[in-house]
Amino acid sequence: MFMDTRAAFYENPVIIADRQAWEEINLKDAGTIEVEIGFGSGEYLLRRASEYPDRLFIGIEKKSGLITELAKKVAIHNIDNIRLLESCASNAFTHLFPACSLSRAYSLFPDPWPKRRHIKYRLFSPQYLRLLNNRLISGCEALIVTDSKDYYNWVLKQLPGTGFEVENSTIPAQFDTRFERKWLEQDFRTFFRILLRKTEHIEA
Ligand SMILES: C[S@@+](CC[C@H](N)C(=O)[O-])C[C@H]1O[C@@H](n2cnc3c(N)ncnc32)[C@H](O)[C@@H]1O
Repeated sequence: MFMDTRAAFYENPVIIADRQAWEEINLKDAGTIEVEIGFGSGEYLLRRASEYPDRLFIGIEKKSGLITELAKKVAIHNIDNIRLLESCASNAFTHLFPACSLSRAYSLFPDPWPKRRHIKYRLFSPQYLRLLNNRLISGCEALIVTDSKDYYNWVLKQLPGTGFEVENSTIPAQFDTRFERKWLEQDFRTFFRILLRKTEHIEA
């Protein structure tokens, strides 16, 4: 977390560049907080933030170029309820968010890491799911949407013992993100949705 030290990061009020900027957010008084993990070009985050102006939206992305690109769009659209964090999601969840602080989390088309030797890089391992559970408020939801049936089945297998009730289904395109459009261009029409509802609090 707080990986980029360029002045541009520090000068941009949308970007959470350091611990002080993080603390200024004051999560306790921020009301309803939603987090997008790996927002890419940020289309969904921008839409949700416009739709729900009373909520705070925190976007986590590990590529700094995507952070600066989205920060520009946030300024152009004059949106004041988005903050962006350059971080690996598991570091951010471990070190920044307290237990029971988030109302909703989502990850659209997370990297599926299809090769067997890369499975260790997949998000939504049991350890990460337990952490996500811990940071969500009871009864709140996390949404994962993927184009990869293999990844979908893998995530479903990681769920036992993570404190979530699951609703899974296939869905048509509906998020209009860069990766969804990419798959549509390649004639993918069916995507896989996993909706997790926190039913039991897990210590993590
Ligand atoms: C396949 S892209 C999907 C982007 C976007 N959600 C979309 O639908 O177009 C996955 C994104 O997740 C980001 N990402 C991958 N692993 C991450 C992690 N551990 N923490 C934060 N972001 C991550 C990547 O940099 C990339 O932008």
